[in-house]
Amino acid sequence: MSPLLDQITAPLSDSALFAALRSIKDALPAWTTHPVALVAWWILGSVATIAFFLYPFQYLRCTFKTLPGPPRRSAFMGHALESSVGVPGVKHGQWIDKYGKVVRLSGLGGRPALLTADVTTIGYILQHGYDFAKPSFASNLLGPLLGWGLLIAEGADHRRQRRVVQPVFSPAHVKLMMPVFLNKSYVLAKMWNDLIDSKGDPVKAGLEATDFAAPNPGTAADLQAAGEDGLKIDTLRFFNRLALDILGVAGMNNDFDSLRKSNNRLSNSYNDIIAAVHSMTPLLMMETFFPILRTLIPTKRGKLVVENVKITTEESNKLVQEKKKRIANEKSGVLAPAEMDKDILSLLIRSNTSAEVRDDQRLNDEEVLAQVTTLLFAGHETTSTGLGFLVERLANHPEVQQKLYEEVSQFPEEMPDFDQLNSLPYLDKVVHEVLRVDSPVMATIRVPEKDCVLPISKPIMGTDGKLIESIHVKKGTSIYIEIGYVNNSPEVWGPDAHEFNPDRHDRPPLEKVPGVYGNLLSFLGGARNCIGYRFAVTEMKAATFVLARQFKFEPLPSKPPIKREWMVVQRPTVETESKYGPQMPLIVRKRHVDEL
Ligand code: HEM
Repeated sequence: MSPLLDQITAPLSDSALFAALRSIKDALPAWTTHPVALVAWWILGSVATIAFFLYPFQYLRCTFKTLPGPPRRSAFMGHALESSVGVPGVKHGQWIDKYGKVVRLSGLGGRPALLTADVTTIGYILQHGYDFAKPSFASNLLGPLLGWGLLIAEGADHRRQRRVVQPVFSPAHVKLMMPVFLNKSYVLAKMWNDLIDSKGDPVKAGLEATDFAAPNPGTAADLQAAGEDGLKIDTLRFFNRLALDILGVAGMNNDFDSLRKSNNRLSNSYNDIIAAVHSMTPLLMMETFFPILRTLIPTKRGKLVVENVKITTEESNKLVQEKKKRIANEKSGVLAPAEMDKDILSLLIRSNTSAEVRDDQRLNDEEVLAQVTTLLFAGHETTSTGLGFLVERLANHPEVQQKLYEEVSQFPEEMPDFDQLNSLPYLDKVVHEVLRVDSPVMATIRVPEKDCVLPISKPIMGTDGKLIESIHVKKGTSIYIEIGYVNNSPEVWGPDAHEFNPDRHDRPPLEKVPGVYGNLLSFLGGARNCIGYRFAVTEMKAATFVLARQFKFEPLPSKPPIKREWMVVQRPTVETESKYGPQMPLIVRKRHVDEL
């Protein structure tokens, strides 16, 4: 026991109550009764008590009490627990089906919250992007890891950063990145070929990184089905590294080569930071609401994150300084235009120093650094998960896979340019359809900066029998935007909206969706849409082009139960193998030349 606790409790030490408390305490880990932890518990307890007593007040101040919504189960947690448990978006979808496109909820401490899949309401929020901020817990979680880059900057700061970063993702610049997307995809294809030839033995396949074999090689039925020219492969593991390597080269002209090697200092640190964001623990959850806990309760995980952030900051800072020197040389004519770097970081520094940007609008070094980490974070897991869902859909829809194979295998070039890649209509429809049905980001949250009135597409019957024509919302109310629900809505895509059918994109949708890409909300819309959406779509198309020409994807006969978990991005895991983290295991089979 801590000496402080001993002194406080000494006078009580004979009582039965104290004996009972002592036995409970002895069963707890030592750190939980450390004086610092006691202070933290006291703060948490006080906050919980205040929130509990404020609950009736919170409810009374709600300006949309008559809006239908599910009954409140917990005074303190509101609907927060129910919302986050289970398959991403399912609970919210059920509530929308039952109560309508805009639903009344309550958040932590009973604070009123809204859930919406109404395209009029969402359109309004996205069009007035700067009147609706991201919730503070998002910046509490991501700020210390990524720096204050585009993903979490707000208001004037965001507008200024966006103005500098936007030109970097123009179609002309994404075109320049095509060779990177294709070359890295060919590296992956070679690895799969070598692994299949060596029956899954990474050493025999000549791979330096040995953690590539699927965590479990598969059942007897899987092995038999794989045969001589196939192998059970956890495709997601490869897509994660593919996306990271692409971002390394396209992002900063730095080849992490994490596909082939496992000892790159910078890529390992980025990976650990990303893993830290994705492995949400109860303490981490509390830290996002009460950042002070990070200092009060030091953890091993926290220490590791601090070390990794130090490494990424140091390494990225070196890169930024090198790039700045090179760009100064370009401007002074020492470097010829052909020698100019075309990676995102160089483009960003050029954009930041261009005469078109006013001095007071330029990003400082810290902000430039924050963009680099932000782009790696925002562009990594999202795209790799999208590719994981894509091969899963191909495996389960052989007719789609065959049609795609016919298109990509008949293309005469191995290295199509940007325009050629975009001229393949079926590839376009497949990628579009995967991003619709399996949107990697299923929902987001916005919080109005001032009281506002939200429009709705049609009046809603209130619980008091009166029609609601619009919704008055107080500053600070959390509004959940249901990206996945809107993407799969029969009102937008017809009665078969939940089915995977690339050909649906031959006909116009029934309703307009306020998204930046393809009548979908997958990349959101408005001032804070996904700045990397062209990059992501082109990368997914390039990887699919390369892989679908050389391999066939098949489901495993053992049918491992794949479930989706929600941690910023929805990620597939095998239910019975959750200890291995996200996976998308499939049989990957080599295509034969005469297969058409
Ligand atoms: C399939 C892949 C991707 C999906 C589904 C996706 C989706 C999204 C979504 C939904 C948002 C809005 C989040 C919010 O405001 O709550 C977003 C923002 C963002 N994305 Fe992506 N993204 C993808 C790939 C990328 C890539 C490849 C990059 C960069 C290389 C990127 C960079 C960003 C950045 C910087 C933001 C913040 C933009 C801002 O607030 O101004 N994303 N993304």
